[in-house]
Amino acid sequence: MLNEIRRPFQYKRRSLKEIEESAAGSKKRKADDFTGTVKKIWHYLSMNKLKLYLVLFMVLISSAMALLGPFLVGMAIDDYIVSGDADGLIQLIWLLAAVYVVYSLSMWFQAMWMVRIAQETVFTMRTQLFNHLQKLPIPFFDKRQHGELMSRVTNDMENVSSTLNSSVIQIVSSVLTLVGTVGVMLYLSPLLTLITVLVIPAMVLGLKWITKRTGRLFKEQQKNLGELNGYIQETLSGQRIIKTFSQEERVIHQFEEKNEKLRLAGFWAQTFSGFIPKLMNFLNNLSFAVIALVGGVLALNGYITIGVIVIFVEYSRQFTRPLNDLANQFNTLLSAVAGAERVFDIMSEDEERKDEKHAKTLDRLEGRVIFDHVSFSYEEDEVILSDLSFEASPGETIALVGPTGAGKTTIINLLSRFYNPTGGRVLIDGTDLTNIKRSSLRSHMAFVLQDSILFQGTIRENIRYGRLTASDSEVEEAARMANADSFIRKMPDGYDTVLKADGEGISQGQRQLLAIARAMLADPDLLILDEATSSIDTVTEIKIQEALEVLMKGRTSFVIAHRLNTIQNADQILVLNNGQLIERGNHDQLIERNGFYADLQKSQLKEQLSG
Ligand SMILES: Nc1ncnc2c1ncn2[C@@H]1O[C@H](COP(=O)(O)OP(=O)(O)OP(=O)(O)O)[C@@H](O)[C@H]1O
Repeated sequence: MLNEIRRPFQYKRRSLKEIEESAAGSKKRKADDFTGTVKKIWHYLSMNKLKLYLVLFMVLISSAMALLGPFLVGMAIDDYIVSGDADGLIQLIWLLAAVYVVYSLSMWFQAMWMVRIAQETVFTMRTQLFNHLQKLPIPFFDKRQHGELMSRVTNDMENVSSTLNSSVIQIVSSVLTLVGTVGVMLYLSPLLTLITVLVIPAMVLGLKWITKRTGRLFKEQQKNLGELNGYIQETLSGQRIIKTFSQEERVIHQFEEKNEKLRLAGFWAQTFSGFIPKLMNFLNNLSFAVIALVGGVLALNGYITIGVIVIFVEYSRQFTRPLNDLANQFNTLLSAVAGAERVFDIMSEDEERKDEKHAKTLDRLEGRVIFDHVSFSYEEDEVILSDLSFEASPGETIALVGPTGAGKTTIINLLSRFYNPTGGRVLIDGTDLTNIKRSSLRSHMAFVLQDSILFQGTIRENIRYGRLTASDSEVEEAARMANADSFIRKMPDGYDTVLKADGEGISQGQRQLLAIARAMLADPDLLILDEATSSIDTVTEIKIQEALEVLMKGRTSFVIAHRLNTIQNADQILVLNNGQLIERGNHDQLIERNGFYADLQKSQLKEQLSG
């Protein structure tokens, strides 16, 4: 193992072909329903219809002005320069200046308005997406990787935003410029037009050859960049583990491998895409030469004027730009639509089912919990809980014990109605959970979980999360009861100390105490405790135990217990194995029974003694 880790790192040089094949395999997701997604984007865009029409109008003006400029130059040559009409020429130059001023203004306005439309559109979409995420049921989040969801809310959204900012205008203006240019050229000289457009097939073929490669390579580059970023993030947050297991060298080697992949993909992507302007330049010059030659011959024979040749030369330049832009924008557009589709996918997910019509609000809970022949499975073909029945009287402490995967958390998931049982009923105070409003049910519950989640903000705000209307003195009282007051007061700013989102700066035990204070403030009728597994120093552990005892007093409490010495006073201990309730009773009864629980107890004792 160690040898493998220490093995000198060797770059795996990959050929261009390998990169292309790998990229083809990891094809960036194209939108499955392109038109449907575009329609949805349009729905959002059309909230700003008036501004959008204004933008399109400005694009129309700027495209018309771009066509008019060269046309006026041609006219100046034919009508005034050749005939020596200085006054006319000056007038025309003024006109030309006006054309370019209008052109610049319209460009400026369209860009400004479009940015505003794009930002407002994405703002609305982002708001709706976030609001929708808050209404989605827990199973949705359990099934998905959070990083991937994050990427949809941030990256995909950003992609849509930047495409709306630039591509919409570019695509419309490119099409208009193309159509306008060809129209005017045909009007002036069909033959020269034919010669000018001859360059198109060469351009299309050349671009196709290049973009086929660059498209794949850019995807590969993005993929490698994503992997590299993910790896960096992982290694930064896992520094402690890396150092304790002395894995630094292996991490560096793996990084180098990923970095090399990115370098190679980036190198080829940039090299190929660098061909595009060179090809365009070459074809432009070629077309210039052909127009000059054929135009010259036509002019000598009196078919066209010198001005027309100048117009054609200018137009032929204008002509290739929109083609090039269209080719480029099309790719961006495709990936933005695919991104938007991923966003809309989430938006079309069903929200947590609305409460049944007759569901009621409970003012106060007594705390009698009954699991009545409950069965449950997360996926169709597996059984997690089968025919589980038990009853908890008000104020009782129920400990759930069993090996990992036995179904302890699942029972809590059912009790808090994050999931519904597939068979049987869960009753609270005699009412089936499905007949109680979810918000009402959860407002009577508080959780103190293994991994107490802290939010970025002051300690005071974090405790107040339990009851937002609590006053400062109530917050402090709760902290006192939770044995948290003394450590909080020792922090640099006391209750106003700002905590980072990851809880950096306070210990695992202190986090637990804060979570207990939070629950204390919430003053719930039903309490769920998921006991911390990580080792906490003895002093803090005693503090936690004391605080929990105060918290649990008079409330029905469910404790997921990992260390059995903490649940000896529980009123009932439910021993689960493979989703079955195999033993129940209090500690003394179960020890006397000398069954599964007693064995667990013995093995933990042995562990403690040997540890
Ligand atoms: N969201 C889920 N989707 C599918 N299966 C799940 C899900 N959550 C848990 N399971 C499966 O259900 C079974 C019971 O899991 P549960 O989390 O209830 O066990 P547990 O007793 O709480 O275990 P632990 O002590 O490790 O927390 C396990 O086999 C687990 O793999």
